[in-house]
Amino acid sequence: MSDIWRKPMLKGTIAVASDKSITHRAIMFSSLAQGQSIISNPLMGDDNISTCKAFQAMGVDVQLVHNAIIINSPGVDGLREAEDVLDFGNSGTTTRLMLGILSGLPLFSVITGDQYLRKRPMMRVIDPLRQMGARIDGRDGGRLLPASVRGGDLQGITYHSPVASAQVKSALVLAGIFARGTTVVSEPEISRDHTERMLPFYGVGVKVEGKTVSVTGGQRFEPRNMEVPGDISSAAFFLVAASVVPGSQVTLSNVGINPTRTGVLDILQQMGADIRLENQRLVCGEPVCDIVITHAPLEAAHIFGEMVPRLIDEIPALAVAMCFARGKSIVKDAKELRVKETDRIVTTLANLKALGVEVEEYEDGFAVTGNPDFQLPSGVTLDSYGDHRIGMSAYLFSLLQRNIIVDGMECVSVSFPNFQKFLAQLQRGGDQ
Ligand SMILES: O=C(O)C1=C[C@@H](OP(=O)(O)O)[C@@H](O)[C@H](O)C1
Ligand SMILES: C=C(OP(=O)(O)O)C(=O)O
Repeated sequence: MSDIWRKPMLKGTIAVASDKSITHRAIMFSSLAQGQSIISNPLMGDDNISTCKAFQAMGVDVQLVHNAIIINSPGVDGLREAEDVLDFGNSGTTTRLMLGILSGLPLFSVITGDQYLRKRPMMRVIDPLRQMGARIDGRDGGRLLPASVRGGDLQGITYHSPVASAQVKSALVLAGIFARGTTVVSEPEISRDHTERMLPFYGVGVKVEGKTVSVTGGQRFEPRNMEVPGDISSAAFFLVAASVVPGSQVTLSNVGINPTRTGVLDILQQMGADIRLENQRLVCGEPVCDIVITHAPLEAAHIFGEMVPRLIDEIPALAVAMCFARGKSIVKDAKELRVKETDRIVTTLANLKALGVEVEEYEDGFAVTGNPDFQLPSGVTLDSYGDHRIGMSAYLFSLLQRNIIVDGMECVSVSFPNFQKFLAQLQRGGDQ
């Protein structure tokens, strides 16, 4: 007998979690400016709290109040050496951007992270920072955390990054603000540009020409009040959920649609998703809108080349959509997935295979053969593998079949503390 059980369609309006990348940068830039800065609607996920704690340890007054972070900083010249090791938890962005900042400050710092972060490659920032004069040491010659930094006395460099990485670009631009001369960073494809957009807002001039960013040393940060939009990376789970659960229509309010981040919208639209952008506006230099998404049949996707950095964190969620799309979807040029919180090629495919989906693994991506009539098996346990984006992606399958359980969902607090609560709310058809 076929299983006709269906969980309820998703209906209603939610404001997804605030943007993690923008919140990190707002905490950092505010802490480097002398005086008071207020960050409204920040993400208070575990990763951002790691960034807050780093500056608290260096003498900045960082207060987390209701839906705001209030920062009173003595400014760059008043920062002091942390008395203990800085623990950046699970956060690659905190680590790489702070490596840039700490390299510029005349302080000694020791940094580490959790079991996942301690496996992630750091040489991509440590090597060019050493070229600028930073004295950085670390496990395995500086390839891995823990690492120590004795900062100050930097010289600007011209550096072409072999990877399209906003974390590499940002680390070097931030170090460049404290260096003599000019620092020029270019990358093979354009990665997210929040650092370049936000620095001028905080009083630091940068020059952007195509894939190259330059900054002149010796500039000062100014305190500012900043409002953080919703995170398109968090919206991605709901875009996919509403597309694949029949009968759904969901509005995601106040989502950031910076063009360096909107690959997920482009690919879903190419797949046939019914997506409408409403009320487009600019908030603190970042484009923002409300997104209305309605269930629609999907076709296979091809993701490769310059598109990849524009949706790198959304690929695990898109892989869920691919399972229900007609035809074979292919992801290429996405080797960076292997060095995230987990190897996201391996962990994404492990969950798909556990459900009986036909997949192929490539060195730099994967293929998924989808089926619009795919009947998920019930009674399957999937795993987050300790990776927030893998956990949230896997959880989407539980919307379509009973008894699909995802182990280790507690890690979603890294980027989306109320993820399951929001999904349950949409299943009840309620607005916030
Ligand atoms: O700069 C940022 O805020 C981020 C950059 C990306 O990493 P890479 O720079 O390693 O591509 C992304 O995956 C991460 O979630 C956040
Ligand atoms: C890769 C991610 O973050 P980070 O690199 O900051 O750990 C992510 O949030 O998907």
